[in-house]
Amino acid sequence: MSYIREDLRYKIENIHAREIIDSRGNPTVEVDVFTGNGFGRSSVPSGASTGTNEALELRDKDERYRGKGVISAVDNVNNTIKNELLGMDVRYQRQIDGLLIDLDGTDNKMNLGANAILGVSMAIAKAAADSLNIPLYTHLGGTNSFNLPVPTMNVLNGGEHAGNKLAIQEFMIQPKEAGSFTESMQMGVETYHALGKILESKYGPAATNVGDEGGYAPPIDVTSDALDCLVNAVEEAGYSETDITIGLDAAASEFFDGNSYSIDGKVMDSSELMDYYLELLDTYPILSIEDPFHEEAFEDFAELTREAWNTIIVGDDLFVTNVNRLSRGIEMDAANGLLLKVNQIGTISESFDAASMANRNGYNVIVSHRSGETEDSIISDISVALGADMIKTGAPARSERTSKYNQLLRIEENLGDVSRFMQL
Ligand SMILES: C=C(OP(=O)(O)O)C(=O)O
Ligand SMILES: [Mg+2]
Repeated sequence: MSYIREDLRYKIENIHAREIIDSRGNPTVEVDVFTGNGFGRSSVPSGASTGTNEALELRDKDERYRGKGVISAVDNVNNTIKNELLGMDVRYQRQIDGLLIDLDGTDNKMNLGANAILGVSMAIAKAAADSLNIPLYTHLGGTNSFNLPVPTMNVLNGGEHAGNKLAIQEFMIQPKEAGSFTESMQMGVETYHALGKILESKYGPAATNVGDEGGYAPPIDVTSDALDCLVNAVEEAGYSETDITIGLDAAASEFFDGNSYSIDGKVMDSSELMDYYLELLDTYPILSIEDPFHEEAFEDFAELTREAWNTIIVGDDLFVTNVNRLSRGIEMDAANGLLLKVNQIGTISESFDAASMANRNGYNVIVSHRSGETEDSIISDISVALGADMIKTGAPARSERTSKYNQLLRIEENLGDVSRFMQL
């Protein structure tokens, strides 16, 4: 760092973490970073259908720490991390992230907690952008930050995110044939409202109650009934099957019991489930399927990727935004899409490493929220900085979701003529 003159404007003067609540009413970590010339605040999301191999979210009441005198994620920021980082220059994201990784010293960030580390990593990025007086997406992505991702909007919730019997967790619409992100959002909200009317007329007024990510959570039991409603909603809104495609997140680890999968009232082995997906792909305009098999089923993922060659097969619990798992997947041709969740790995730099590896190997990158969210919209800036193909951040309703979509509307406005809407 010696080749740049020390500059008090970028020096970390203080770091402070506190506990706040997330969209499910659970505690989470918020971090403030103060420099001589700026300020950054960021808060950490939390999953429900979490992958076994994700970095560890340190919880005060975590069984693994009982009796070991472990302090909370908030205390770890306010003591250990703060003491180490005071006086550093916020422009050095990668050096700071490296220091946080070393300070923790474990593969899954269990000492300090990935939630403590990520809160700091994200707040550092925001403090740097503020101190430099440039947009966050420009700070993170430089001259290449001008692509707006296609939104993949979870308009109908099942699995762990809803109280209905649908095994598949997320039914998403992807308004991809739009001239801009703004137009794409309009297509998405029109379809979301049309879907609400269809569900209400078919299943009664309670069918428009919503799940964890703001999508409707109707009392539907069978996948094809949910997909029929989505197809009808796209038509009702005045769009075609190529204008708006469908994305699924099966989150299949959640309906796998170690031997077989339970879906639509049937028990299937992996080859039956494979045939089931191929039939769905024949019948519906599905562009992407995330986590179609359980989180260790690399071989089954690879077979589906071969069979469904024009479908985006996305690894979420499979890859957990971890370059080691992603490189294993790349070697096996296990997928062609990476779901990128910053809190699965715990720092901005490591998330960017996963995105670079995915890009170099022709994978689509889909930046994603978690089912438990805060009002923080950093993933929107990250999606533009990475030139991500899609952003997945729930329904176009409920403020912890719309904060992300609205930030992308602002970014598109800010970029003006040089902005480009991603072509899938
Ligand atoms: C967003 C998701 O859900 P969660 O945050 O519960 O893992 C997902 O599985 O992609
Ligand atoms: Mg998922």
